[in-house]
Amino acid sequence: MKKIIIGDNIVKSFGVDNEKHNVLDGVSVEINEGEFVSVMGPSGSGKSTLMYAMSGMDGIDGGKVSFDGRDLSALSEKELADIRRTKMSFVFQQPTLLKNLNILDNIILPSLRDNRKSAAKITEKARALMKKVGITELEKRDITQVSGGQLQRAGICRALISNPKIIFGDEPTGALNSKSAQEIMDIFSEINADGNAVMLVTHDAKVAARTERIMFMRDGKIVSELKLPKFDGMDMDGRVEKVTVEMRKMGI
Ligand SMILES: Nc1ncnc2c1ncn2[C@@H]1O[C@H](COP(=O)(O)OP(=O)(O)OP(=O)(O)O)[C@@H](O)[C@H]1O
Repeated sequence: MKKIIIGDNIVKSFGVDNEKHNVLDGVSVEINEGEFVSVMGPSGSGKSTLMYAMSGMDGIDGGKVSFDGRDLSALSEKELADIRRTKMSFVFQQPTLLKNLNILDNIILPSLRDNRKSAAKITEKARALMKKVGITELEKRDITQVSGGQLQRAGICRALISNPKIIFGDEPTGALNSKSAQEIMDIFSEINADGNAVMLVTHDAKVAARTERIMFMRDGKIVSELKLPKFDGMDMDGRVEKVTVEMRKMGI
């Protein structure tokens, strides 16, 4: 299976001199193309830091991260920016959309900077994505005139418009009620079924249970891993139970 990301013995520390401590303490992790993974662990265990290290958003202090066969530390800022723009996307707990633009313009804005594509093509793709996630009728709305779940759908459209190989989600359902959260997870499942890898950081067993591999972190290390079959809509309760048992074992 081809790997989209290989993180080898990643070390990341914060602080200065003798106050320094390793937030990532030699983490090795691989993600296959098209895989759907999640990361769980107590607050402060290093989940978000791992995601930012693996995406090259943040530099690392030791080890190596390869993305799509290229060592991220060997790339220039421009090469890194190109990879971030074309091969990976992020979805955050609160989508960072601009207040003075409507939903459609927010979705297409990042791609308009890529002058290899025409504005008409980008708009067409945005409309197809909005249809897919069920927000077609909201394209002219201001971002203050939609619900949190609808806003997150718009954030996902914006993330998908560049057709990335991997989508990183940092608590993408964290601000939503459980019904909206499961609807957003349906969208992530669809994205994954289309062939995109997805890596989510979550505290929610129901979110993690939708993924096929859950990595549990503690004190800057991956201490355990749970594998599940790809989610096919069946046995959600059994999957959540498996995740919950593992969380209990890990003391989460
Ligand atoms: N820029 C930074 N400067 C200093 N310390 C940081 C920085 N970013 C993260 N940390 C520290 O690194 C540790 C891990 O943070 P991280 O955000 O990765 O944890 P997390 O597992 O995602 O937590 P949460 O579940 O609360 O979001 C924490 O102790 C945090 O305070």
